[in-house]
Amino acid sequence: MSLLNEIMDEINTVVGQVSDNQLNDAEKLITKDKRIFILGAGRSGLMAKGFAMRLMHIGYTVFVIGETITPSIAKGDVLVSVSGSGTTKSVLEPTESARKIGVKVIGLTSNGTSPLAQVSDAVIVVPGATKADDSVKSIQLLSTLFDQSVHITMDALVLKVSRRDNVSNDQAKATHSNME
Ligand SMILES: O=C([C@H](O)CO)[C@H](O)[C@H](O)COP(=O)(O)O
Repeated sequence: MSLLNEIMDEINTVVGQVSDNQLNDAEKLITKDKRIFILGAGRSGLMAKGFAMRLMHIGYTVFVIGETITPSIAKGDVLVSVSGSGTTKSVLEPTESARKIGVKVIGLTSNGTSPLAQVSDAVIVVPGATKADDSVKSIQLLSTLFDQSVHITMDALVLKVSRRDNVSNDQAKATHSNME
């Protein structure tokens, strides 16, 4: 088997274990009357930014935590936190603070019993190998399998939201940056 096929098999196995019910519960929290904030560190943060961009394309008010133009979060907002380990301090601590002030939290993590999973109103478990847990086997480095699988999972989530909201590909295209 080629290396690429081995990687595709790994991704298929992980994404195949993501629960439709968990995706549906997360989808319910993402509505146009809410501001959506996005949080993640390192590569998890990069995957999360891809999700933020697509939410913008389908008409959401979305902010990435850590960007200079991101305002303060408030009660009634939604926070999407992405952490494979579910323990990264720079993700977990702001998520806990946000939850305390009445922000609804969607957590994406590899570990369904992690602190991030426990603090989330809706958790999506994406059980890919991470740097923190070698019980899930992967030929790839560190959290690569989680990163790839969470990217696909968030693409599925945005597709569900766009279908529910009746946003077409052409509408999304019209919102894409015209400054590239
Ligand atoms: O960048 C990362 C590292 O390269 C592991 O693959 C992680 O995404 C970063 O360290 C954040 O970790 P998690 O919060 O556990 O996703």
